[in-house]
Amino acid sequence: MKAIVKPTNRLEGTINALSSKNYTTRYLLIGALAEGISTIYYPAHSEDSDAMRRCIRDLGAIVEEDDEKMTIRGFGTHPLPVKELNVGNAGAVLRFLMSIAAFCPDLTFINAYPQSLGKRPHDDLIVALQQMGVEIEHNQGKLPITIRGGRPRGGKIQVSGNVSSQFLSSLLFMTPLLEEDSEIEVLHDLKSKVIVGQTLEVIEQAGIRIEASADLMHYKVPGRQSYQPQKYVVQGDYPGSAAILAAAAVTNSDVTVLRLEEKSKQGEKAVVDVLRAMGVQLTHENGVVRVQGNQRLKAGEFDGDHFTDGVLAMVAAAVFAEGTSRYYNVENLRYKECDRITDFVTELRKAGADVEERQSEIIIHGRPQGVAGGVEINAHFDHRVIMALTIVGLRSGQGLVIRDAHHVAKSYPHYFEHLLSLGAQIELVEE
Ligand SMILES: O=C(O)C1=C[C@@H](OP(=O)(O)O)[C@@H](O)[C@H](O)C1
Ligand SMILES: C=C(OP(=O)(O)O)C(=O)O
Repeated sequence: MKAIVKPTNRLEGTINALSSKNYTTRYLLIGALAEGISTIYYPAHSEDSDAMRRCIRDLGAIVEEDDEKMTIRGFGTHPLPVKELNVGNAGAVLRFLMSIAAFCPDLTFINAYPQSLGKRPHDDLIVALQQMGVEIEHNQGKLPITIRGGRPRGGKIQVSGNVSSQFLSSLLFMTPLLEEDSEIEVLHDLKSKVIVGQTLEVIEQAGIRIEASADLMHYKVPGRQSYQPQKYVVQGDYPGSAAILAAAAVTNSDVTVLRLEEKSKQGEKAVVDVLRAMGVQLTHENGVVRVQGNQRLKAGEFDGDHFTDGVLAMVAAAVFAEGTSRYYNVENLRYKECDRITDFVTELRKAGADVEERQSEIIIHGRPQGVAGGVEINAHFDHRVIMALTIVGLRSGQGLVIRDAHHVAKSYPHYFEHLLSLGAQIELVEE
């Protein structure tokens, strides 16, 4: 599908935030790891959350659903000895399940997206699992990956946090189930640290005890624990909503997004403060964000690691700000669905933006007068690139054509529908 995004002066209306992808994948996983029936209210429906649902079903969980909820009868520490799993293009699903695969005799994660997930590195988790006695065959740290587990050992485990927090989260989900107690030490830096808070939150909701150091670099994990089946309610998704809020910020608008809890542990809730710092008129009360955009934005400098999945949407807004903006500490954007620095900057430049890249930074010289547009954009298989370039297209002279825009469904299948309901001029054409 291609999205033809046309210049749009005004956005107006109210939408319900989509349900959080990251909470949904976590609740599905811990539901599968519990013996008994867990219930998840308002789960996300996206390619990534569907991938987790499909994989836990393949591994033996019984999942039923209606309009409002899913119930899961888990398999505990006894997944079926399946031979193959397809995680689609979902990094978190792959990484979380690589540790669970250590309970299976011989499981291969296939390479279904060679041009996206197939290029992403998983070495740090592979090395950690090998320390636990798990045998792993891999393609230089990339898919396909075969895990020959059986009885993984706890004890002292070291994992690098330099590339992704998902490796640590994966070990935190799995180690409480081991016979031995474990001590996990994070080596180097821990990127996307805030998201580890979501992992610890859901693990605790399922009755598991983990002692974490204040800096989240050391963990004591007692073994022989079991996940309790529980009822979970999925909150609204800040990373996806960040794109709607940014679209409202670059247009003349009066847009309200519901279901965005102020007390959420999602790091991307920081986008509300980023937009405020950029001079956008907005309020955030009782789970409701209201943006009244007037197209005027100020540049700013932000540590993007605190809101990793919201950075691209904020950069898109900064394209129209007065002055030069800088997003720093974002090197790990290079290891996502595409290289979210080089590939993203390339597409922004095509659209007419004045942007520069550094190894771990994106620098934006704002153009309050708008950008030219009138070109075709390559989505690079990346939902967040698609969302961000759509925002830019709304304030371009001649619009933008975004190829392969269906990949938006990785996290936010209703993105275009939501923007259309707010009055965005977008045409969706099957290719
Ligand atoms: O734990 C998670 O669910 C996620 C962690 C983050 O990845 P990194 O830790 O690789 O930055 C984030 O970008 C991703 O969308 C989801
Ligand atoms: C990077 C993302 O997801 P994942 O790492 O799970 O593929 C994302 O949702 O932006």
